Amino acid sequence: MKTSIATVSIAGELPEKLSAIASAGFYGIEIFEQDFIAFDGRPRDVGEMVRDHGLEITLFQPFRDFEGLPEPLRARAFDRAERKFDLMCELGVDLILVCSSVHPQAIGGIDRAAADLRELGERAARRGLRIGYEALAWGRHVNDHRDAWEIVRRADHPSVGIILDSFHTLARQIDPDTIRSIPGDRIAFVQLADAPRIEMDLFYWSRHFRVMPGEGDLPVVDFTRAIMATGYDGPLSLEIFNDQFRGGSPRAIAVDGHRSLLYLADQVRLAEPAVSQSIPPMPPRVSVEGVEFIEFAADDNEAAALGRILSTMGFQKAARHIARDVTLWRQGGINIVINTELEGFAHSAYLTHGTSVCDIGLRVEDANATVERARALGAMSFSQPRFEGELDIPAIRGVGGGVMHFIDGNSELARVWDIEFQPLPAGPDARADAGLTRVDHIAQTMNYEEMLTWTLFYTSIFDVAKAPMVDVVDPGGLVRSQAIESPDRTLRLTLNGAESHRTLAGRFIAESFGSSVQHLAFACDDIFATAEALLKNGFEVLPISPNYYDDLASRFDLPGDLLGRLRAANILFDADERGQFFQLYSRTYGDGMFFEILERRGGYQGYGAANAPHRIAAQKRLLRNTTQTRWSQQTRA
Ligand SMILES: O=C(O)c1ccc(O)c(O)c1
Ligand SMILES: [Mg+2]
Repeated sequence: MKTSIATVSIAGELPEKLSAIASAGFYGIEIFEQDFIAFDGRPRDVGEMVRDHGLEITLFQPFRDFEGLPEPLRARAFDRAERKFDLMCELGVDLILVCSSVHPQAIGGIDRAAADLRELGERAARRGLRIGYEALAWGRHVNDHRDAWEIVRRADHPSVGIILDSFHTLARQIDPDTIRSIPGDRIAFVQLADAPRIEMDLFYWSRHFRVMPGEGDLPVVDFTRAIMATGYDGPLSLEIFNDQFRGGSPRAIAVDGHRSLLYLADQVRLAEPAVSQSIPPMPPRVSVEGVEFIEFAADDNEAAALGRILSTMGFQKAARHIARDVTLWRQGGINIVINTELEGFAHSAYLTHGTSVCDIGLRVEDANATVERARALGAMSFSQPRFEGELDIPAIRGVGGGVMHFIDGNSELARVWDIEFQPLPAGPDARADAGLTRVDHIAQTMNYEEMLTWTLFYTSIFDVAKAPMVDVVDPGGLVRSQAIESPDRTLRLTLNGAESHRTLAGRFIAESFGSSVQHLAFACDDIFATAEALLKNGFEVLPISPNYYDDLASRFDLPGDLLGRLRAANILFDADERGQFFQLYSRTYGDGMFFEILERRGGYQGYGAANAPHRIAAQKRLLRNTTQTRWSQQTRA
């Protein structure tokens, strides 16, 4: 499979774009005329520079407003084309994209357009070049690939083919299966882009909001399946006009792009096995069976403070690692690990981010296959030297440079707690279990620009789906929240994208230098019993404003004394047609991390988004007079 990307998709000057594209593993590039013009090198040198990076130039584009013009505009358009042909010969590219005309004087007429393309094809052929014709969704007379194909068919020239671009077809909701009747050898090139479904002018949507396949809402998989069914075996090329990408990190965007193509191809391979021989196989998307552990990096003081907080939540210090300064805290099915080593990954995470989650352990069906799939999709694997008696637990790097480990039941991995840890007797200061049963969700905070990257990371590697994006209003700005869930919801992640440093989330990113897990939510079966146990354990619950409860009474018809019980225990409430939701919070610690305790009743599957502004306001009230960012300064010894 030949992967390609248009230079417009990536930020930077041409050389910077090329090195990002090359190191992400692409086969080739579509060179955008503007990128070439902006670069002060001769065409021959540009061509050489591209090939020195190990890349092919798969396409030169765009050539606009060509077909169906009256004289003398028509003759001038042909002259213009000849000059582009000169340039292409110097660059070393044989295919040019002609996009359907938006010229106000273009006459229309399918045979006129076909005749123009035939003549252009004839001229191109004389120089060993080829023409690809693409219908822009806003083309004046041609804006549908079915019409573009009819023109190419009537042009009837071996050097003239059609270019199919998923955006133009799917944005207009044209059935991609109409592509299946086009002969594969008449498809000159294929461009791929996705987009979020928003009601918008087609032109504006295309120029500013395209995203990588899988990052948006369009059926790009169906489109690509249809392409493969025709027998087309040329490049699959990303053409992504996106304002955010233009200002983003060239390397990160290139890596995302390559990952999106490989993931797309993998989905096509599975859906159309008969026509996908050129697509290399990889292990299937990983089904996640749950969160096995969460590991914090800390120093001794901070670990003691974190331990105190955990014990007020009902966790027991259960075991100590056989060879490392690592302790295991346990409650219900939740394993929290605190790592205070003075060497290794956790220590460097602590030095960089302060007390923070450095590692997430997931239970999966097959840990080795998980890493194999992640690596096939361009994720970095992770390992560090082991002590005698330690297991080799497969791992990769995840969000914010953190680590993800994978545990499965196929090997000794399932017994890691017995093999690597020695149980501890209950200490004199152990507190009562509070009924926490499992990790409900892990909330990762990141810059808004990184949200697509990590959403694609999770959805391509794991069998998880995106929930609709939610806006969370913080008094300091908006935070976007994207939930990612496995089918049975044993894994729920919420990715929170902050745009302003004045939000609690933005402050967390700034203070912790990009650390990622900002909050952990634990589930219980009886929120009122848990709240009582927490109170007895000395847990400092986040106090919620009385106004919240007055508002709640107006929004929900709450039975009996429920409102009073919620108010007394600082429990927030939400409900939908499927069930009810109860949540309480801790205050924030360190750089702004916190804990949530929740109960889901009935089929409620949300996260209490309506409550988030109240929680944030309450946390900010407590923070107002605090500048301390160490956990140990914020908890009573
Ligand atoms: O927005 C445009 O003008 C434009 C140009 C070339 C393309 O291939 C395309 O899809 C859009
Ligand atoms: Mg295009």
